Parts: sequence; structure tokens; C-alpha cells
Amino acid sequence: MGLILEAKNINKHFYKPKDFHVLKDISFGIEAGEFVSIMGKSGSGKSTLLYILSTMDTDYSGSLFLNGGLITGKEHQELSRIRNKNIGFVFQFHYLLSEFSVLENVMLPAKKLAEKSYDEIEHDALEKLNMLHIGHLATKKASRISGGEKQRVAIARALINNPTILMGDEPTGNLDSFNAENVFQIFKQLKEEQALSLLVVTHDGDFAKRTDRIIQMEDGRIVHQ
Ligand SMILES: Nc1ncnc2c1ncn2[C@@H]1O[C@H](COP(=O)(O)OP(=O)(O)OP(=O)(O)O)[C@@H](O)[C@H]1O
Repeated sequence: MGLILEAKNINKHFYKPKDFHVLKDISFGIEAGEFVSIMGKSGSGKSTLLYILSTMDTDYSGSLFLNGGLITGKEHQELSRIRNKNIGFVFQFHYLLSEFSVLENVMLPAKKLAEKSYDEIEHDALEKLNMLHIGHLATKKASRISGGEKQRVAIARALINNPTILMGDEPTGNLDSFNAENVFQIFKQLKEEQALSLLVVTHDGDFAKRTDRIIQMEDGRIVHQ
């Protein structure tokens, strides 16, 4: 199968307070339907890499390809559209808008993309919520649901534009073991039933060892995969 995401010779420096070569010649690819985790000690560069791969950080050298097309060098607006359409992202913290309903939160990225009517987007959002077994929460305010439910809403929001890859930066980091397992099972199901590609930074060895491949980072390099 083809590569969904490919990084070639990614290097990144931080220049303040002094020159720090944080990512050192990172090259790897993710195949369609692959579930990959990134592990490594604190400070090894995992989040920095993930923000480049998710196109949120453009300050690096090297090349990034998404679905075979070169992403590196695209201007801001086009990049933002490519990201919104193709990449779902789940953070450690859910970042839901607390005064909005669950349904409105999930609909937001699709409204921004503006490719469908309001009714279609609402229908899609309910479908995602039902798939994650939280359809009954649709009209509740985001501030009124539990932590585990909030993370599932965040996943539904990340899926609303039917991305080709879902990325997560410690998506289970704030959750108790029950809810963390729930999130893992959702990711596994997305891979198995929808052939979604997943890339997740995690400190949780139990989570990582059940993914297809672990990318081990050390001091800004991939040392094992
Ligand atoms: N904006 C920045 N300016 C300078 N240095 C930074 C900046 N952001 C991160 N760093 C440094 O880059 C290195 C890698 O950071 P990064 O957050 O990618 O690590 P990580 O492996 O994700 O760590 P953790 O597991 O603790 O989240 C660290 O040494 C960090 O201090």
C-alpha cells in the first residue's frame, strides 16, 4: 500500500536561548491503515516532530509528503485547508469550547471547511458521536460532561472531515486507565474498520506495544522502529 505520510531528512533547530539541533535527519513513512506510536524520553523531540508532521509547524528543513504530494513550502492558507481536510488531531487536553454544545464542537472543523450544508454537517457530526457511543450527549454543553467523554468528543471532532490520518499527542495522558483503554479501543477500531492511519505520541508502554509499530526517539533521532 502507498505511504499516507512521508518525512524525508527533517531537521529542526531552536535558536533561543541558543542554537539547539532538536530534530536530526528524521526520515520515515506511514502506510495507509497503519497504527504507529512514537515513544521516547521526555525532551527527545516527540512533540516537536508531531507538530511538523501535522503541518502545524513549518519551521524546519527537509520534505514532508501527504498522500504522495509535497506539503513543505505551501503557503499558510493552503496548508491550513490541507490540514483541516486530511489530518485529524487529538491533544492531551481536549480543547473543547465549554459554552458550546457537544454537537456544535464536533461540527466546527466541517463548518470551517465549508464544503457541506449545515444539515449535512449536523448529520455527519451525529454519526461520529453515535459511532463513539456518545450520541446521547449531543445537546449537552461541553462543560457538563466527564473527562473521558470530553476526549471522545475531541476524537469525534478530529474525525468530522474524514481525515486520512489521525494524530495524537498524548491523547490518553489526562485519562484514568479505564478511559485510556477506551480511547485505545476506539483508535484500534478506526484502523480495523475504516483503514484509518494513526500516529500517536505516548508515554504509555502498554498502549504503544499494541500498535503496529513503535518509533523510538532519542535525542532528536529515530533510534529504532
Ligand atoms: N520553543 C522552544 N524553544 C526552545 N526549545 C524548545 C522549544 N520547544 C521545545 N524545546 C526543547 O526541545 C526538546 C524537545 O521537546 P519536545 O517537546 O519535542 O520533547 P518531547 O519528547 O515531546 O518531551 P515530553 O515527553 O516531555 O513531552 C526539549 O529539550 C525542549 O526543551
